[in-house]
Amino acid sequence: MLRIGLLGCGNIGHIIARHAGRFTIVAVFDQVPDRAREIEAISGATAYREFDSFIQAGFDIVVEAASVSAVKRHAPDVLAHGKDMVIMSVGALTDPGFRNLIRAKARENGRKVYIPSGAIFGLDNLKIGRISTLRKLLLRTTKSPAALGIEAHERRQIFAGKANECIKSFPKNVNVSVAMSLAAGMDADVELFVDPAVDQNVHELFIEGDFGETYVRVTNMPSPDNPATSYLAALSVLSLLEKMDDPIVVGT
Ligand SMILES: NC(=O)C1=CN([C@@H]2O[C@H](COP(=O)(O)OP(=O)(O)OC[C@H]3O[C@@H](n4cnc5c(N)ncnc54)[C@H](O)[C@@H]3O)[C@@H](O)[C@H]2O)C=CC1
Ligand SMILES: O=C([O-])CC(=O)C(=O)O
Repeated sequence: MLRIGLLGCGNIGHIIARHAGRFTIVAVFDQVPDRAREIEAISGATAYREFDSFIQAGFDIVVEAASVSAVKRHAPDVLAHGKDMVIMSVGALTDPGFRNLIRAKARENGRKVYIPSGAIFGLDNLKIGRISTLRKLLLRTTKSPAALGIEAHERRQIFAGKANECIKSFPKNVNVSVAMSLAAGMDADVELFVDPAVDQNVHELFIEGDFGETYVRVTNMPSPDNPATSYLAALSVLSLLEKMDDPIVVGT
């Protein structure tokens, strides 16, 4: 059975812990020790107060559900300790220098870094962008004021530009745009809207290229404990963990 170390014990961490059974959570770490202890109580994992002790525990893969800064700080060490890694805070990988470091560390240690589809559909075939021309790659995201942590009395656009810029201002809200960019091999355009009339997280993907064109609209239920994070994002980690044990791989 797959043995997991959980880095980040907030909303997604708790959902993962509630689904343990097909995998085992061996160790947990959070910068807020009480959160790690909550998951220790649910799952029987050991909660560590220091990252350096956590990373030495006996598990195969770190599941990161913490923050962009946590990935920047800890991902190289995770790989150097011979563990695979699932990264939810994909925004950390916008910097090509850091991305190359992670790729080199993973190769050096024979490890893999997995980026789940997260809160969107359609990431699988977006990878054709690396072998065939895409002329349009746009994410239009609409979230509530609570999800974005800003006040708004009417719908308004709060960002228009490239994914690698947007993630700097909204590191908890547009990791999906960076996942799209990494899949397609080109920086996605992002339009971000705040709308007091919505209480769901809406992601619309507009893609055009030599293959033809597509439009995907995902109307996401927010997670119970964090309105910025769609429930689908947590489900997508669970499905990734599940398929790791299956020799038949579905989807590109
Ligand atoms: N790729 C995707 O599609 C999506 C990615 N996300 C990202 O996933 C991550 C987790 O999401 P949630 O569980 O909803 O967030 P959350 O805020 O509920 O939980 C994050 C937990 O990580 C801990 N943490 C943060 N930085 C840390 C550090 N440096 N070291 C140790 N612990 C640290 C926090 O104390 C907190 O307990 C966030 O970065 C979020 O933006 C969320 C939704 C979709
Ligand atoms: O969960 C979502 O809707 C998307 C999200 O927060 C992110 O990509 O960072």
